[in-house]
Order: sequence, then structure tokens, then C-alpha cells
Amino acid sequence: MEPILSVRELTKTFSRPGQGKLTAVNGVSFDLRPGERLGIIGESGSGKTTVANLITRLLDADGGRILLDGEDITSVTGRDLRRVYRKIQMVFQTPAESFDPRRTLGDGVGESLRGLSRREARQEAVRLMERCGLPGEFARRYPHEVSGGQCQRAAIARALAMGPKVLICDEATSALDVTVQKEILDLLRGLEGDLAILFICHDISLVQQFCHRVLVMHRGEIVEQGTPDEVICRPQHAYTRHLIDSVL
Ligand SMILES: Nc1ncnc2c1ncn2[C@@H]1O[C@H](COP(=O)(O)OP(=O)(O)OP(=O)(O)O)[C@@H](O)[C@H]1O
Repeated sequence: MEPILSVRELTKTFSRPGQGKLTAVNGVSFDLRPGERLGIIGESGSGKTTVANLITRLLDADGGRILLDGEDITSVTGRDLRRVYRKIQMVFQTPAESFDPRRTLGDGVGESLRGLSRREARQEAVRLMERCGLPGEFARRYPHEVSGGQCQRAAIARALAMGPKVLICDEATSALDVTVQKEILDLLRGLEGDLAILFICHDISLVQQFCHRVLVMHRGEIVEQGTPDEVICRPQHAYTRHLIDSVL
């Protein structure tokens, strides 16, 4: 199957006042296939979030290429970028911050739906929220009136509103307690269709349970990749062994 997302030799260097330059992402290449759940692990500062921000064009790459569904999106901006966001969506660690506190969750979930009347958008938001395991009446609640896990479900519903092909979850379960983490992973696992998920997570056991394949990042580079069994149970690279030993 053709990859839905291909990243080739991606590079990003930051200039830090008084500290010189830092190459946060250095020659990163990987493919993500439809329906695949690909994990990225690595210690804090290894470059995981920078990779996500480059793919979603929140940051400009210094080098390399990003192909989404066959289209080179490495430098897209403006209207083209809005089109890209129909195919690629992100879910973050703290969902409450990404909702407007003065608007209901239903309004937040429905805000990106185009070509629908207000009533239709509200009905669609309710449908999406129910699909993500929330009672429809939650559409009338405000972000501060729901738990962290419920807010994350609403954030996933909002991401799904665009009918994306790729979902990037950056520490999307990290702020949740263990039971709720499992529920959110079950929700993501149960999403029908060919949605591909890039799952950035510092919790190696969650990655092992959830992902089909894992990339290990160290100082901006991918040092190892394979199935969770290969990478987590039989790590080849000394850094991966160190990373896994440090959490077990
Ligand atoms: N805008 C920026 N300006 C300067 N340096 C940055 C910037 N964004 C990230 N960095 C640096 O780039 C490196 C990689 O950061 P990044 O957030 O990608 O790591 P990470 O693996 O996601 O870490 P964490 O797990 O803590 O989120 C870090 O050293 C970070 O300090």
C-alpha cells in the first residue's frame, strides 16, 4: 500500500540567542501507511514535537520533503495549507487550551464544518461527539464543565470533523490518568476507515500496546525503527536500550 505520508531527510535548526544553533531534527525519514499507527519515542528534547510541527507546517523545514497523499506540502501556505488541514489534523496534550473557553464544545467541534447551516453544523457536531463516546448533550457544555478525558474526546471529535487521513497525537494521553488513557486509546483504535495515526508519546508501554511500528529519536535523528516487539523487547541500538532500561 502506498504511504499516505512520506517524510524524507527532514531537517530543522533553531537559532538560540546566546547559545548558538541547535539542529532539533536532522535527516529524519519515514513513511506512514493508511490505517497504520506509528509511534515516536525518545527522551525529552529529542525532536519529536518538532517533527510533528514540521509535518503540520506550524514550522518551516530547513531541508527535506514532506509528501501527503502524493502532494509535496513542504512549503505550502495560505489557502493550500487550509486544504492540507482537511487531510491532516493534530490532537495535543492539553485539549482545554485548544478550545475557546467562551464557546460550547459543540461550537468548537463544528467550527471547521463548511457549507452547513448552523443547525446542520450543530447536529454534525453532536454526531461526531457521540462517535467519540460523549453524550450528545455535552455539545452544550463549555470546556471547563467537562473532565480532561471528556475534553480530549471532544478534541478528537473536532479533528475528525475534517475527515482527515492522518491524525497526529502529540502526548495526547499524557495528562490523563491510566484508566482514561486506555479509554482514549480504545477510541482511537476503534475509529473506522484508513485513518493513519502518528503517536508521539513518552510512555513506552502505551506505544507498545497501541502502535504497529515505532521510531526511536535521539538528538534529532531516528536511531532505530521496527515493530514494538523488535524495538522495545529486542532493542539493537545502545540509546534505545538505555531509554527502555530507564523506564522499566
Ligand atoms: N522554537 C524553538 N526555538 C529554539 N529551540 C527549540 C524550539 N522548539 C524546540 N526547540 C529545541 O529543540 C529540541 C527538540 O525539541 P522538541 O520539543 O521537538 O523535543 P521533544 O522530543 O518533543 O521533547 P518533549 O518530549 O519534552 O516534548 C529541544 O532541545 C528544544 O529545546
